[in-house]
Amino acid sequence: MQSATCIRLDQVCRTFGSKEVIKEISLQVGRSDIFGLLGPSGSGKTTLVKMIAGIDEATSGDVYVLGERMPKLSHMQQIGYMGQSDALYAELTAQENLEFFCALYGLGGADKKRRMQEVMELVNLGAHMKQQVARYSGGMKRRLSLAVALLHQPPVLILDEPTVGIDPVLRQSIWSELEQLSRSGTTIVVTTHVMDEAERCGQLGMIRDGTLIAAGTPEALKKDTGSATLEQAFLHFGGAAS
Ligand SMILES: Nc1ncnc2c1ncn2[C@@H]1O[C@H](COP(=O)(O)OP(=O)(O)OP(=O)(O)O)[C@@H](O)[C@H]1O
Repeated sequence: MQSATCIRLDQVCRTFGSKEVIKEISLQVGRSDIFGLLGPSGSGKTTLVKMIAGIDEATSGDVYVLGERMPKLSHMQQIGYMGQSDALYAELTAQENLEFFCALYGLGGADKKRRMQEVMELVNLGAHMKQQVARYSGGMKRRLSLAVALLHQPPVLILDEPTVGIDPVLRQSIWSELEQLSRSGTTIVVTTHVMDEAERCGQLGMIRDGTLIAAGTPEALKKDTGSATLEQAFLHFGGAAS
């Protein structure tokens, strides 16, 4: 049985000045799916996920998340977003950053403390709660950003290259957690360049020059093109090496 739709894009276009960056993309993401967006640098992945997260608006076409047309301010509570640049307060400690986002999401009391500890353990930063973020390494900041996105347990998670700068061991444990979240009902959209991460997605959309060149399960995309790897399948559909 096909899962209910969580995210729907109908002929979405985004232009910057005269430059058409997203060209009539239509796609659907089922509830509790992990949907990966795969494409080379500059192909439009970030632009697309920002519109899904409601941070940017389509020039034309429609984006729906859980039945609501985006962007919609009151719907932001439903979405956890982790962008490529870390939206953290460097002068504050990790704990103070998390407390700020808890306040934003209306998390309080015992729940708040437990959840803050949980997400920090998850990204392996449990011992660095009281450290100032300015003293964090790049990879630690990425991990803290991921912790922030997970904090309020949103039904929809949008992650823009969440594992860049994160070591392979932690990358595996983050992916295991994403799979666990998906099993418990969270819908996840994740952008990646990394083929082994793309393999772990339930559904994949391949993007090149702002166009969705193929979509389907990793297995179907390989099978349909007679490819042994997703990289070969991507090239078959007309993608540049990612
Ligand atoms: N605010 C903007 N103004 C003008 N052009 C933009 C803007 N944002 C993105 N672009 C352009 O849109 C295109 C797609 O960019 P985008 O960041 O979405 O690609 P991407 O696939 O996420 O790349 P990467 O994998 O390197 O993050 C690029 O050519 C970029 O220069």
